[in-house]
Amino acid sequence: MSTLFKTLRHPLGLASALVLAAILLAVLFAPALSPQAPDASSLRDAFAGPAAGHPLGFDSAGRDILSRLLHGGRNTLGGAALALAVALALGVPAGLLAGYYGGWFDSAASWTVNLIMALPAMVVLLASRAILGSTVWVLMVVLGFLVAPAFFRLVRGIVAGVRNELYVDAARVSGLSDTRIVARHILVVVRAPIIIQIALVSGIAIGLQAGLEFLGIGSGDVPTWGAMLNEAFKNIQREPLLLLWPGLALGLTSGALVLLAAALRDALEDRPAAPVPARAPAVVHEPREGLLSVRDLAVAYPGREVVHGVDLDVRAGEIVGLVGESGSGKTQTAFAVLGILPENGRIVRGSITIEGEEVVGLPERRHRALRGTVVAYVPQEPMSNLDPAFTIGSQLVEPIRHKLGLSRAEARARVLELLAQVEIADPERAFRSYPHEISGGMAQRVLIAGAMSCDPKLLIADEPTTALDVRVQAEVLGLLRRLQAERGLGVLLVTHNLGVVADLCDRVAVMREGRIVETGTAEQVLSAPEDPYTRKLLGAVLEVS
Ligand SMILES: Nc1ncnc2c1ncn2[C@@H]1O[C@H](COP(=O)(O)OP(=O)(O)OP(=O)(O)O)[C@@H](O)[C@H]1O
Repeated sequence: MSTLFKTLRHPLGLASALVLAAILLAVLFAPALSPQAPDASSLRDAFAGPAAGHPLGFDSAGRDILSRLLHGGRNTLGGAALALAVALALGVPAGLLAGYYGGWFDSAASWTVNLIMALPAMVVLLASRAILGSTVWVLMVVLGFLVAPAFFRLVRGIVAGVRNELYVDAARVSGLSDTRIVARHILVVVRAPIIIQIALVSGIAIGLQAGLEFLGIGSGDVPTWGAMLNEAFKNIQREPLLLLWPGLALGLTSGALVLLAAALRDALEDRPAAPVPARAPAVVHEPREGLLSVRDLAVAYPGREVVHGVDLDVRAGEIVGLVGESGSGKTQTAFAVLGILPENGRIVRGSITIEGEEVVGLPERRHRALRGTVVAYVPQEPMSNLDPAFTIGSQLVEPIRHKLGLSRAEARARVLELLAQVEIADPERAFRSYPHEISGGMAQRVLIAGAMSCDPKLLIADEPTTALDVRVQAEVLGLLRRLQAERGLGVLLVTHNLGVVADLCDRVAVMREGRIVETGTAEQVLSAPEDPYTRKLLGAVLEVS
């Protein structure tokens, strides 16, 4: 289903799109719909109420309000569109270049953008009016220049995030030119956020433009909604109703744009996390017991399947190790269960149930509700999963408040309790610390505390100790085992370390090149491996030790 269709299925999306369409049509056909020219005035009619052919009456100069409203809308919306076009033309290409290439252009562009954002917009607009004249269109070009950083920062941030993704590397290695990579792989990622940003920035541009005109900074000779507000405000004592029409037009347009942006965002986020393509055979999977049950799971990236038909089970209260060498598909399997495959990754076959609920094809909103509350995740690199700009406490408090609806004080108490449970010696101090002030081992404990915060039933830990030194590794594994036993958690432990498996796991699944080659109890698999690949893995460990 296209994003547009999904947006229109959303009641707010449909209502806001209809309101915007009606406003746009009205202002487009202003000359045909207006009873008279917007500037035609007759002092005899000043402040006169509605009359035949003039449904909204007349303003202080005897001009027809409906005509001014329609023509004013043309100028207000046209001005906002011009500001938006300038902002897009400057912000998007600069953001793409800075995010993709980095280097000196990124530094220079980011520096310029910071400078623009530091300038007080009103002062710049006043100065440009004095220098360039008061034409509304010139002011809108300047406004576009001032809002361009919003697009630059958005695009640069997203592009910088994906430029080192493996699929971009793969495209580079396969000889695609930069232009083709940007057009094929990068623009797809930034398209949706840009559309949402356009709706939001349009509202802001309309508001700013109306504000300028209201303050009398615009040209004054062109009808706009802001200029109408200004005129109505001067006569507020005599005829307060004059404020109503331009105020309503502005309120409706800005409100509809914000609601449309929200509906668009919902439509884009609500896409099934991993759609099963229409041509995939409709395999009916039996209802299954157990906390996590994966059947015939296949994950693919454009042109390549990386997980081929994985079966996996985790029951409440057991730790299952998913082992295999680097690149064997362990993380992709875990991501598919969590519903967080990267943008291009898709589940192309199979079924995943968590507590009996099928999650393949589940709308993102529903999947998000499961994450944290039913299934939680402990990632590989503790430090890069903590935001350096916030204290540990605030990073743990916010999700708890959001998910459990606790007050700030209750959430704080819960976080301190969790920090104590993950064996952090001084929880108060850790709560106040920033990530750079704590060690890697403590960061991993913090992430485990975060994962435990909403009492999940299934924990997926992806190489939780890889980034830690041996002593801390043992402590963190001990902690995981203790929490698992105390809470009866099911744990899927992704690892390439057979020592960890021997130490911690009840059962183990061995993965190679996207397939499970052997499963069994940890004891069985480690003492009498059946598959040659498992034997080779085990042999390699024994050789090293
Ligand atoms: N974003 C992506 N685009 C395309 N291919 C990807 C992407 N991410 C992973 N892959 C491919 O999927 C395969 C499985 O990767 P995965 O990360 O699951 O391996 P892994 O077993 O977890 O390895 P590691 O232990 O190194 O994390 C790899 O061949 C990898 O190149």
